[in-house]
Order: sequence, then structure tokens, then C-alpha cells
Amino acid sequence: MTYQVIIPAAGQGKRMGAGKNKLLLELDGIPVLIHTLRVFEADDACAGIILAVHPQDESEIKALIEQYQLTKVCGFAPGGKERQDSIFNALKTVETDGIILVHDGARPFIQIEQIQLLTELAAKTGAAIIAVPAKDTMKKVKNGVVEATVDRSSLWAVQTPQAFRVSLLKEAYEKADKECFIGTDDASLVERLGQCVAIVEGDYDNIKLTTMEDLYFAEAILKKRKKEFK
Ligand SMILES: Nc1ccn([C@@H]2O[C@H](COP(=O)(O)OP(=O)(O)OP(=O)(O)O)[C@@H](O)[C@H]2O)c(=O)n1
Ligand SMILES: C[C@](O)(CO)[C@H](O)COP(=O)(O)O
Repeated sequence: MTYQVIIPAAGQGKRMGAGKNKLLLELDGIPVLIHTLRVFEADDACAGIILAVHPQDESEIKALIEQYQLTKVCGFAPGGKERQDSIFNALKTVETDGIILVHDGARPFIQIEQIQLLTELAAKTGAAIIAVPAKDTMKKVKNGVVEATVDRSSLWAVQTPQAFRVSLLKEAYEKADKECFIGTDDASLVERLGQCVAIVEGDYDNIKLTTMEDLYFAEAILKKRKKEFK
């Protein structure tokens, strides 16, 4: 099932505290964003990549794409204040229907096998996301005091990619924009349409590089992956 993918790469990395776009930090000598792009570059089903980038990073990112000889980046859109704004800007450039994925540039460890499962499911259901069962107990807290313990058996930690029929995602984004709703993921906008969103169980190593500690986890995941491919 062919698809296009929007990769939001225009964040400020505030929680990482690197003083620069965390996607330009290197893992094993290669920028995080290149690690992420290479996965989609290697997937024959990927028909094109649309990058949402901050204007200040655009020329550096374009130079990296050339340096690493990536050929599937077919469009750029300006980053926005929120992740959702960046993705909306990119979504507006999508002219074909079919399946669109949204994948955080900060998640370099997604694997092609999961992308294929996800796109096939989205083609059937209209919307599908990757998630893993919650491992920690989750509690609702108010003013530093536990209000309630949430039943963990039905909780999943949501990742990306998230896959949708293009027309459905556009309808969801337009409704959210009209109603000034900001969600923390794309599926939450689609859920507001009353649309069912299917789940593909992913891997715990499909982490999002958010805080400095995640870079240590990332180095360990890379080391593990290298051993697997030997
Ligand atoms: N306005 C934004 C915010 C985020 N992102 C992208 O969305 C992904 C997930 O966002 P997050 O991990 O929150 O990145 P940052 O916003 O950079 O992190 P922080 O909240 O710590 O600043 C990242 O690939 C980031 O580059 C984006 O394109 N535009
Ligand atoms: C979309 C996401 O990666 C799903 O877990 C997450 O919500 C992004 O959150 P962020 O704060 O914008 O990184």
C-alpha cells in the first residue's frame, strides 16, 4: 500500500535543552532527522516525504538531504507555533487522496515492517496508529496529591507514525482549526469526528527523543540494532 508521509521537524527542542533543533543532533555521527528519513527512503511503498521545517533550519536540512543522497523528500512546508500547525501547513500541500502518514522526525527507530502493517490497516479502517501497552501505573494528580489511579489495563502509550485517509485527516484538521482545538497527536483530531482509530502494537524502542536521557537510550538502541544486523 503506497503512502505519503509528513514529517514534522520544526520543533525547538526545549525539553532537550540542546540550544538547537534536536533533529540536527547526531546519533553515531548521523543527524537524528537523517536516521528517520532513511527509514522511509528505504521503503518502496513510500511515494514521497513532506517535511515541515523552521525557516532557520531549512538550508541546513536541504544540504543534509543532498549530502546523504535522499531522493524521496518531495516538499517542504513552514513549521508553525505548535506541532499541529506544522503538520497542517504540510497537509495543505497534499493534493492526492490515498493514505497519508504523520511521523515525528524525533522518532528515528521506526521500522518498515510496522509502517507496512499500519498503512494496510489504515487502508481498511481509514485511521490507524502505533502504540504500546502502558508499563507504568498512571495516576491523576491535582495540587501535588493523587486524585485517582487510572486502570492501566486499557491504557496504551501512543507513538507515531499515525496513518489516515487523506480526506479524513484534512476534514479533522479543518474542524480543529475552525474550533481552535489543539491536540497532542493527529488521531485525537480524527477521533473528534467520531471516527474509529485502529491500533497496531508497536515496539518500545520506537522512542521519541524528547529529553537528554533519551539520547542515551538511543545510543543503546542503535548498538542493539547493529548487533542484530551483523
Ligand atoms: N511547532 C512544532 C513542534 C514540534 N514539531 C515536531 O514534532 C515532533 C514531536 O515534537 P516534540 O518532540 O515535542 O519536539 P519539540 O517541540 O521540538 O520539543 P519541545 O516540546 O521540548 O520543544 C518533532 O519531530 C518536532 O520537530 C514541529 O514540527 N513543529
Ligand atoms: C504525537 C506523539 O508523538 C504521540 O505520542 C506525541 O503526542 C507528541 O508530543 P510532543 O510533545 O509534541 O512531542
